[in-house]
Amino acid sequence: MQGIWTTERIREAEGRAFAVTPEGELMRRASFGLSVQIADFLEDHTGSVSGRRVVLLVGSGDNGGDALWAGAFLRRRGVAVTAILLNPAKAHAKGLQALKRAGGRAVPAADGPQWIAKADVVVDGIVGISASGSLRPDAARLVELVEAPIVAVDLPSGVDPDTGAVDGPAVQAAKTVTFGALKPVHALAPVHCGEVVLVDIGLELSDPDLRRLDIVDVAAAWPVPGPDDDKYSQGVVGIAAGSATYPGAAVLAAGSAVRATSGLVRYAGHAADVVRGQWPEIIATGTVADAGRVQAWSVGPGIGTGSEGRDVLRYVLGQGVPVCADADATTIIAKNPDVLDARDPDTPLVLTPHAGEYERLMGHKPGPDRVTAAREAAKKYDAVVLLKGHCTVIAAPDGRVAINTPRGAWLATAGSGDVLSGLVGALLAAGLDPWLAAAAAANVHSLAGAIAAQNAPTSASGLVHAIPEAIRSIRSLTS
Ligand SMILES: NC(=O)C1=CN([C@@H]2O[C@H](COP(=O)(O)OP(=O)(O)OC[C@H]3O[C@@H](n4cnc5c(N)ncnc54)[C@H](O)[C@@H]3O)[C@@H](O)[C@H]2O)[C@@H](O)CC1
Ligand SMILES: [K+]
Repeated sequence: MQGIWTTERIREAEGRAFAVTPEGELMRRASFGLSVQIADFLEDHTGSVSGRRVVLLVGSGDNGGDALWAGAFLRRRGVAVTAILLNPAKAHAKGLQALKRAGGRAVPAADGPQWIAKADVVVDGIVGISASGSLRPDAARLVELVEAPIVAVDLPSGVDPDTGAVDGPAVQAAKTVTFGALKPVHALAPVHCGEVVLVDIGLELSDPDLRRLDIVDVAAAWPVPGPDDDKYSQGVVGIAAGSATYPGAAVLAAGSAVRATSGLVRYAGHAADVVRGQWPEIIATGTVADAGRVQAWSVGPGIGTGSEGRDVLRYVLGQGVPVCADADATTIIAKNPDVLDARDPDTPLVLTPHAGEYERLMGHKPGPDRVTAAREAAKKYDAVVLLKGHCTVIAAPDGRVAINTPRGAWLATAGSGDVLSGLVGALLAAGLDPWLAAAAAANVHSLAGAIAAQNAPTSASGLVHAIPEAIRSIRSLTS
């Protein structure tokens, strides 16, 4: 798992590192690594380093200092470097001296446009981890003129470092070079960060605040049958979804569970005939009470929010097995919290709200700080909360948070959530820790979306069919 640390934790670690390293050493490590990455970027995008033109946008703190020092290193490789100083009086003094000594130029913001027009690469050293709010107007005016690709120093300026929120003008980088550790912005604002490269500057950090599953974790977590396994030992998942009028949600959720693992899938609900017709391997019955034993339930898509849906939800919550409650099930919980009385306190629960369902569950919108929002809901409901959005945030009641950074936006299609609920259910039935089950499901879901889409629109059915390919590719990359 990739660890992610809040800016507060980074600052503490930097404080400890400062105390045991010579003055300026951390910035030297950071800016040298940055210069190497900028040179690589120039090479990749223009075919050369020497003779290229780099423009630095320099703010008033150490982020600008990193950019200035990196400019000095790039001068040694024959790059023409011009620093545009947004606040000349506050520019990092030693960095500025170093750049000038190395033959670089520094100009005020008013002279910026002509240099920006000639740049091969623009480096964003406007603001780093001390950022608050979006770009100030003077910086925003210059950034708007940039047509060359941007390499961001530490993070794209204008994006909130701890929440990834953007509420005004912000830098859209092609590459972000960060130092010491990943910060939340790198997982939560992937579109603004572009490619993220981490330069080691020797920070020592303990338990991360957030995590991002990488494919090694997903491959290790995904259930693989052994020689002694049979269809029961790999987990039996029950799907309670769909209705006679809307059987689609049932077909998608149940089909997704079929494709996710080689355990058994039971279906209970009014779409039994349609589900059986689409997936002959599923044992389908009309009611949850007739479904037989399962090791986990996935409940909700298309069950409606009326009394019948409530009864179904109450029944599955009372079975003493893990439950993934999605779609209509979250709305039922929001409107009738007493259904949760049926749940034994030890029964793991996964809730999968989108922003609207979150608002129903919590009485307020998730807001820009989606990590805190998911954590609060996880605490309130003593459940794993998978908050859907461009980046999916998965919070456990014990405080663990995983971020799933998407692979494109094709997943935003009708029925996509039904597929996710089937995946979560199958993994719960296989015995995975509910937080890991939800995070691994989100990961494979987004990969299946990318595979199904291949840069063109896909459908939820396409997603279901791409699940084995997604699992195969994850396993093949790690075995
Ligand atoms: N502290 C360290 O040990 C290291 C810090 N490094 C660099 O230092 C950066 C942090 O530097 P600083 O703490 O000096 O602060 P920043 O450079 O992040 O910000 C400087 C100042 O900009 C102002 N500001 C805040 N939001 C703004 C906005 N939206 N638009 C314009 N100005 C805004 C604030 O007054 C802030 O203090 C890191 O991001 C990293 O790039 C690296 O050199 C590695 C070592
Ligand atoms: K920056």
